[in-house]
Amino acid sequence: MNGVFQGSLLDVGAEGGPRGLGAHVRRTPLAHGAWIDLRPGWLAGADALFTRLMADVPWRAERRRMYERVVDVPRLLAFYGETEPLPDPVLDEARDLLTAHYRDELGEPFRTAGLCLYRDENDSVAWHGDRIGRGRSEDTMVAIVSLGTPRPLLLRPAGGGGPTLRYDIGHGDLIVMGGSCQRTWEHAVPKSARPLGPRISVQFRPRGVR
Ligand SMILES: O=C(O)CCC(=O)C(=O)O
Ligand SMILES: [Fe+2]
Repeated sequence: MNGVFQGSLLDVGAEGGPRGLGAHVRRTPLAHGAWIDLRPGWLAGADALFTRLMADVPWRAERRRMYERVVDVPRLLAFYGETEPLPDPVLDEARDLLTAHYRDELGEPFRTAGLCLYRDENDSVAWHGDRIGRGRSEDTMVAIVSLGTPRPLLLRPAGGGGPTLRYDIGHGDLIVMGGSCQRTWEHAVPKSARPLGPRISVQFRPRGVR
């Protein structure tokens, strides 16, 4: 693992946990019924949470078949199903606040948490929508909390056409992909040519969305 994330000095000694959502969330409508909500600086105490998750989460390397070959997935993973305890109480708090904020619009709670660890600039996620489950056919939401080194989250309309949008998601920031985003848009976190420290992404999803 290359590099150490330099935490923010302002965060030292901060009470850990999510701040308010409410009026701090900024929505951007995208084409085709998709939207993005942004809440920069959502998590206080993000340095301490980053350190705990690095140490406590049983990060797994995965291999997946790509055409004829089996290749390493270029990031480490952990998945917490709806009956499994989350690895940190701050994540329970974050999930419950997201549910409280979005419940009327989403119609159901956030239930699962997927974690990715991008160890350095060579880790990435290729263009995809979260379409293994209901995201393939239904509007839904995927809420992502980012910790550690900022990385761009890129979005483009599925099937081409239209410019690629770039969101620079930093330490403690929240981004929510909503509406038809998983089926009408694709997202990616590209590799970088510059050396980068580690980033952790926590994705909260409703039941049956993967
Ligand atoms: O790293 C991120 O924030 C995005 C991860 C992602 O798209 C996924 O796990 O489906
Ligand atoms: Fe995704």
